[in-house]
Amino acid sequence: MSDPSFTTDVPPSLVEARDVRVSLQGTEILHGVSMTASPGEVVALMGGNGSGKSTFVRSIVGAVPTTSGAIDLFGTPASPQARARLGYVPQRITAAGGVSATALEVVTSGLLGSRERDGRVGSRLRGLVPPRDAKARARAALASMGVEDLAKRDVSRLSGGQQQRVLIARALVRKPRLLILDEPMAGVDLESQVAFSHTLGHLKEDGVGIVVVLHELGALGRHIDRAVVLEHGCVTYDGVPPKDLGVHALPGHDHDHPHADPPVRDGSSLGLEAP
Ligand SMILES: Nc1ncnc2c1ncn2[C@@H]1O[C@H](COP(=O)(O)OP(=O)(O)OP(=O)(O)O)[C@@H](O)[C@H]1O
Repeated sequence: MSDPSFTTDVPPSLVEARDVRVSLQGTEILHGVSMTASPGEVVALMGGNGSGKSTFVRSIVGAVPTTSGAIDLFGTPASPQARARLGYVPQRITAAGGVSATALEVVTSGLLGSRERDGRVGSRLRGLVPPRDAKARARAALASMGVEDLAKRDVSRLSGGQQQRVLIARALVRKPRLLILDEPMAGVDLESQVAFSHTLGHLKEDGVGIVVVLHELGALGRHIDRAVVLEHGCVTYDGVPPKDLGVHALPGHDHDHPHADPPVRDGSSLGLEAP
């Protein structure tokens, strides 16, 4: 990677969440969630519908406030500046936000410095000046997702899966050291999943830390180093991805039988070592 900040001064964890609690509209959704991701590590965040995965990643990126606990990014307490340095692809986002924009413009907007929190990017395009090599970098990011040929297409007219690939390219264009993806494979065909799996492998080699919300390991499975399973806002598993993780991730699974690895409730007890 060409960004010098990418390879120097690497902290032990790119993200470390400790005992994070989040309440929404008076209801506690996360009841003390801990998790870490280190450089070059891919952590799958799994669990049934409504278990709190999106809320947790939204707390990391600052889209929802925490009521207690701590989140460190790049070795320091999370701040808007630190959050601006991570790549984030939210779940079910609108690529164009109702404004006409080409895929190339959407990806280029990822270089503009400001970060939106809800994924609507079109309104942020006007009046901001991207770096001189922005187009080349945006094209390279589109190519890494296998959608360079969509560069001049209006994103609002692309399919859901194509929009998703454009938005992942947008998160990649800044070469973030930490990438957070909320169900990036939803609505993406198998060919594109395989293409993204290759990209993920390269990012790993480059030392990028990746937190990815997934319902199934699927095409990304071979790159997943660790799985963190949430149930009802609590971590019920944090360890190597067991083969039968799909069962463990089901809502209502009672965990009365032995796991492939003992479940832990505190990521700090995993013995994950800083590289
Ligand atoms: N803005 C909100 N206000 C109130 N409750 C919310 C809000 N957003 C989410 N919730 C609730 O928080 C819980 C966790 O939701 P979340 O979207 O984090 O789950 P998830 O694990 O990502 O689910 P899925 O797999 O379906 O995407 C759910 O019960 C949901 O109804």
